[in-house]
Amino acid sequence: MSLVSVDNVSLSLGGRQVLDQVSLHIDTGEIVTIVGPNGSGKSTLLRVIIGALTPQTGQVTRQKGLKIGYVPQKLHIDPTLPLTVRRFLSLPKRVSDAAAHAALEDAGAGHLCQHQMTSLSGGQFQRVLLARALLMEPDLLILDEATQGLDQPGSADFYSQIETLRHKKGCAVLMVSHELHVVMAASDRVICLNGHVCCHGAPEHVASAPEYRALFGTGTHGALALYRHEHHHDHDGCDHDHSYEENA
Ligand SMILES: Nc1ncnc2c1ncn2[C@@H]1O[C@H](COP(=O)(O)OP(=O)(O)OP(=O)(O)O)[C@@H](O)[C@H]1O
Repeated sequence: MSLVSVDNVSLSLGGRQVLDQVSLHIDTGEIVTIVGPNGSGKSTLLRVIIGALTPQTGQVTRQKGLKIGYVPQKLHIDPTLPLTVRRFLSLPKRVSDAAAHAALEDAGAGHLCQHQMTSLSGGQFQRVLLARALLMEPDLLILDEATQGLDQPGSADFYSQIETLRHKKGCAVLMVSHELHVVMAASDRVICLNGHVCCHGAPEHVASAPEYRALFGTGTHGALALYRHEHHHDHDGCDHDHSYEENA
């Protein structure tokens, strides 16, 4: 059974249909990425999956007892409020020092424990949000454009931490991102959303699908191909199809 199944979900907000007959599933341990243009319903779909929004038709089935860790796009913290990372991790529910340290270590932020939240860089802040999500010991980690505002090396580092975590914890990951070439290369499956699911499948399949190219052009496809090409040389014996790279 899947961790989460979304079946024929439709939802209108403010009189506008945002999700149209969307179906998807997320299985144990896989990384699934949702891509799509601005306003295509990606955040709304995540909010339906975590149960913050109820669809008008269709249904969402979560595995019994499923624990979800959610990393939001951003979180506003009052800049005048003195708040250390350690205290932030105990809001709203107190956690032990051992749990807080372990979560920070797993998020690559072990050294930040006594820092002020307001003094963190964008990348450090997102790692602390990731640590907070890990405190849930999630079966499914959901990230909504978690690297917005980070530079490219910062985002690549963040997603490589996510891949490491997926292996260490065995949790599934569902994420939304605009950094198509970085996240797609790290994903097992990609879902291209534009209100409805335009196309889905393995990253290279989606990158060369006409529906995806109509939305994003071929630039990101080229970047993905480049990444895959480098990836191939780093891992001899990998036998994925390179035919699409000829045209990239
Ligand atoms: N509470 C709301 N009331 C009315 N319309 C809303 C509401 N929330 C979202 N929308 C609209 O639904 C559409 C989809 O929004 P959503 O945030 O899900 O898109 P997105 O794909 O995540 O976009 P982005 O890439 O810009 O973050 C947008 O047109 C948005 O204006």
